[in-house]
Amino acid sequence: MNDRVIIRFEHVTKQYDDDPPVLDDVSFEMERGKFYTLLGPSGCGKTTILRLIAGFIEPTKGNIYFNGKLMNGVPANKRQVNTVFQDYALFPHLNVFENVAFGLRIKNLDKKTIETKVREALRFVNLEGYENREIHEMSGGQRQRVAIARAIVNEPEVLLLDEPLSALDLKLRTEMQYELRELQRRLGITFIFVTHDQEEALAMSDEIFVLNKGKIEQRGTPKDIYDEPINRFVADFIGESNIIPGKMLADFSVEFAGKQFECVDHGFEPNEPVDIVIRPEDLEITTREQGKLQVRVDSILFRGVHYELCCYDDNGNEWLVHSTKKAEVGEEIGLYFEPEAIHVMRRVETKENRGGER
Ligand SMILES: Nc1ncnc2c1ncn2[C@@H]1O[C@H](COP(=O)(O)OP(=O)(O)OP(=O)(O)O)[C@@H](O)[C@H]1O
Repeated sequence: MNDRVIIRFEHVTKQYDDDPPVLDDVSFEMERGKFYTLLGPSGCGKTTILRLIAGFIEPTKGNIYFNGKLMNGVPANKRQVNTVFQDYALFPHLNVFENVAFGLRIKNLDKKTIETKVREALRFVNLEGYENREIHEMSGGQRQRVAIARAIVNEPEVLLLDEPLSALDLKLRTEMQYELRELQRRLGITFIFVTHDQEEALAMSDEIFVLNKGKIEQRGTPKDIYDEPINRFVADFIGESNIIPGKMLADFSVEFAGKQFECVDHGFEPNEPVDIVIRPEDLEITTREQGKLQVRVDSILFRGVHYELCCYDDNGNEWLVHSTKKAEVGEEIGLYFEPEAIHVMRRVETKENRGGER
C-alpha cells in the first residue's frame, strides 16, 4: 500500500434505521499533507464522513483505516484527529488562552509546556497578543482563528473542518480561505474541509470529492473536476455551464444542437447518447457566418469583468456566454469554440433526461 496514505475507507456504509443509507458503499484513500474538500449539496453525506473519521459515529458496514490501522471501535479521543466546527464551539466563559489550553489541561501537561504550545498555536493563526481577550471581544474571523488554534494545539495528523467559513461575510470569508490554505501548507498536515460552495472548493483544494446522495460522484484536482466533469451532476454543481444532450457519432465526432462537431473524446459506443458541456467562457462571439453555432441573444448582463449573454439556438437549447464583447438583445450572432472546449460525458439517468433524449 502507498505509505503516504493516511485515511482509507473500505466499502463504508452508514445507515440509520430503515432509511436509505446516508453513505453507500464508499471507498477512497487520502494522503498525508494534502488539502481535501468534500463538496456536495445539503444532506449528501459530507458531515457523516467527517464524523466517521473523527470517531463520533461508527460505520454500519465497512472499515476505516488510519495510517494502516483499523479504527472501527477506537474512541474519538484516541484518534490523531481534531475538528473545527461550523459554530466554532468555543467556551464563552474562558478567555482566548484558556480556550486554546483546554485540551492540554485535560491531558495534564505541565504549566510551562501548555504556555509554550498555546503561544505557538496562537502565533500560527496570527493571534499573538490576544491571549487575555474574552471571546465576546473577538470578531467572527478572530473567533474562527481561536477555534483553529484550539484544534492545532493538539498537533493532530488530520484536521477536520466542517463548513468553518459559513458564518463569515463574503470579504472575510475570502481572506480566511487564503489564510487556511496557507496554514495548511505551513503545518504540512492533512486538512479535510467540508463545504457546499464550489468556488471555495475550487480555490482551496489539492483534491475535491464531489458527493451526491451518499456516493462519491467524482474525485480529482480542481482543474480535473472543472475541465473534465464526469457527468451532468458534477458539471452542473461545479459551475455555470452549458449542458446539452447529444450523441457520440464515432470517435472524435459528436452531434448536438442538430449539427455535427469535431471533438477530442473517444471510446464511446457508436451513436451513444451523451451529455456535452461547454463552459460559458469557452464560447466566443463571432458573426453568424463564422460561428459554429447560430444563436439569438435573449438577454445580456454586465458582470464587471465580462458580459453574460443568454442565447438560444434554433433547436431551443439555451447557451450561456461569458465574453468581453457585447451584443444586442435580439441580435443574431455566431458562437465559435475549439474542439477541446467540448467535454463529452456519459449519460446518467436523472429525472430530467429519463425517457430518452430531450
Ligand atoms: N443521527 C441521524 N439519524 C438519522 N439520520 C441522520 C442522522 N444524522 C444524519 N442523518 C441524515 O444523513 C444525511 C446526511 O447528513 P450529513 O450531515 O452528512 O449531510 P451534509 O452533506 O453534511 O449536509 P449539510 O451540508 O446540510 O450539512 C441527511 O439526510 C441527514 O438527515
